[in-house]
Amino acid sequence: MDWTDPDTFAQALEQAETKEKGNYFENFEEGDVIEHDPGLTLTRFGNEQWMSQTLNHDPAYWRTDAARARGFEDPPIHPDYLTAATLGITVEDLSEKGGYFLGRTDVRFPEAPVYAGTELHVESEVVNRATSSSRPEYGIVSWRTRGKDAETGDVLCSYERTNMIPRRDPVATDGSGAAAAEADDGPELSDEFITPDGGYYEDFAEALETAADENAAVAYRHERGRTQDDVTVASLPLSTLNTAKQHHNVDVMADSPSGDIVTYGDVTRSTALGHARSDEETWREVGFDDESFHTFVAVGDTVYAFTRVLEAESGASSDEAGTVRFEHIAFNQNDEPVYSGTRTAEIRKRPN
Ligand SMILES: CC(C)(COP(=O)(O)OP(=O)(O)OC[C@H]1O[C@@H](n2cnc3c(N)ncnc32)[C@H](O)[C@@H]1OP(=O)(O)O)[C@@H](O)C(=O)NCCC(=O)NCCSC(=O)C[C@H](O)C(=O)O
Repeated sequence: MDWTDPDTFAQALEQAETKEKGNYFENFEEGDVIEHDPGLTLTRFGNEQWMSQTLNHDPAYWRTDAARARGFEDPPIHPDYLTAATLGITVEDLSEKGGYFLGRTDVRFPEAPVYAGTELHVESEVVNRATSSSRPEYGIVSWRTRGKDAETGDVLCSYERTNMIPRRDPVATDGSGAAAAEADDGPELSDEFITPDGGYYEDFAEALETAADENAAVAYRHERGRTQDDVTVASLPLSTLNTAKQHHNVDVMADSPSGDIVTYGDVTRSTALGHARSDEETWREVGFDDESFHTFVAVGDTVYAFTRVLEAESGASSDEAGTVRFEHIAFNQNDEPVYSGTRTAEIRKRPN
């Protein structure tokens, strides 16, 4: 019998069992620790590919003289690429089954830079699992993940991430989650928005002082946008070993709510942060909190960024910088927020 005859093969496909990938909600128990099998050597090529496609052009990550002026030995691995690679490695075990990357918090990096050639090993612990009150076919799982230097065991990047994960057995729901969300209108916007004059620490601190006097907010938008294409949607996540079908399987995604492959959350976020960093003198990334992904970004969508400055404090790990806390909102061509999160970064002080 010719198994490639179309009718025979259609019957064979129907009879065959699929060897499934990924884990359902029911496979996760609080306290489980998962050592992820994939590992990744952080290379200068991988770093530059990520940084160039997301418009992150801080010279210290590209040029040796600029790196040395920042106190690095060589251009280091950028924290965005490190974060994306740490998460990418976990997808096969944690989220390949599908579902939505909802958010992440407590993203932290040590002070010491990470250099090309470092091999990354990643582990995750299940820290929470809950039923979704609005979506019976999903549960909500949070993991604490640590990306480590395979040689020294030093933690290079850690965070807590939350995803919706498909249930093997959907449960009944009362829909109370959706109802609760409607109740909160939140505070009103300030009448006046102030834009910092420049990108140094003092520009942010001065703008905040002016805003406090005038009951205004320090908030502004960035001009650049990045339309999503095959490289950002499919290639970048695959370069971090991210096996989520959302980013590279058009066939499966045609039947999903988005109807198409969607951008990896870390690409959306890094692109918006690239726009924001192009208008500041970044010294060092300290951490990120309260990150949320609000809606899908797909091929053809354009990612823009909006920034609100929340706090400024003159102390930092170097006398040459102060510390600023921002809220960044990525939005699309229809002005819909697609990502938001707070970021703490050291920003260079104005040279005398
Ligand atoms: C995912 C959405 C379709 C949800 O929309 P909607 O139903 O309107 O949202 P709710 O706000 O009601 O949230 C649903 C439930 O999820 C809980 N939730 C939401 N955010 C968080 C959070 N940050 N932490 C914890 N829990 C959260 C709510 O409390 C609700 O719970 P319940 O009421 O009990 O049901 C929509 O938000 C959406 O489309 N978001 C975009 C998702 C996205 O595009 N993510 C990035 C791309 S996918 C990706 O990168 C995958 C990645 O590779 C990976 O593998 O992780």
